Amino acid sequence: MDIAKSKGPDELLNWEDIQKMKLSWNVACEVLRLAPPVQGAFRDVLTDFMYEGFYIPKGWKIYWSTHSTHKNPEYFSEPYKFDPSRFEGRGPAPYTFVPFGGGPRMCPGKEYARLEILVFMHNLVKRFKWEKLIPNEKIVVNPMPIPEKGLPIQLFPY
Ligand code: HEM
Repeated sequence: MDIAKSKGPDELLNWEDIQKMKLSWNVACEVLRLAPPVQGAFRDVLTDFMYEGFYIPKGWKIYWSTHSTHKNPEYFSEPYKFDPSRFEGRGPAPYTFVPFGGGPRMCPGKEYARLEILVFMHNLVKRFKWEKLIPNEKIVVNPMPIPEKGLPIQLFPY
């Protein structure tokens, strides 16, 4: 809200504002942790290797899971609790928070997605209060998690 208050009615966000929106991004990251849009992805195994006592041979197709990594209590205490403060300071250990994947095939749209999410959050919070019309709307995975009825809300302009 500090940034929203510092702006005139039609004044747009600039790059410095976006860099300051750390709390908003921590909130967005916690949402991406709890409900990652991409559930995981496949990889071809290029060389034989051992993992947790299992032999994984070259040529296998394996799947890395965003969802199960994000819910692992070894990396995220009380993994089902919504807690944006997890992302303060140094944040989660490398390769434990992977909504955009990791390594050389990591999502190239990550920074663009961050920009879009923050601009959307800013404009929504600044201009409206809202109420969900279906309080406990079911989430369906198809293949991305989305509210079953499209999240109808009522907007109340300030
Ligand atoms: C919240 C939004 C987004 C999420 C959660 C997301 C997530 C992901 C994930 C998990 C991957 C697979 C990474 C891997 O295999 O290691 C991926 C790949 C990719 N994403 Fe995104 N993405 C998002 C937005 C975008 C946007 C906005 C664009 C383009 C403007 C984009 C373009 C791509 C492309 C081209 C790939 C394939 C990269 C490759 O295989 O080398 N994504 N994304």
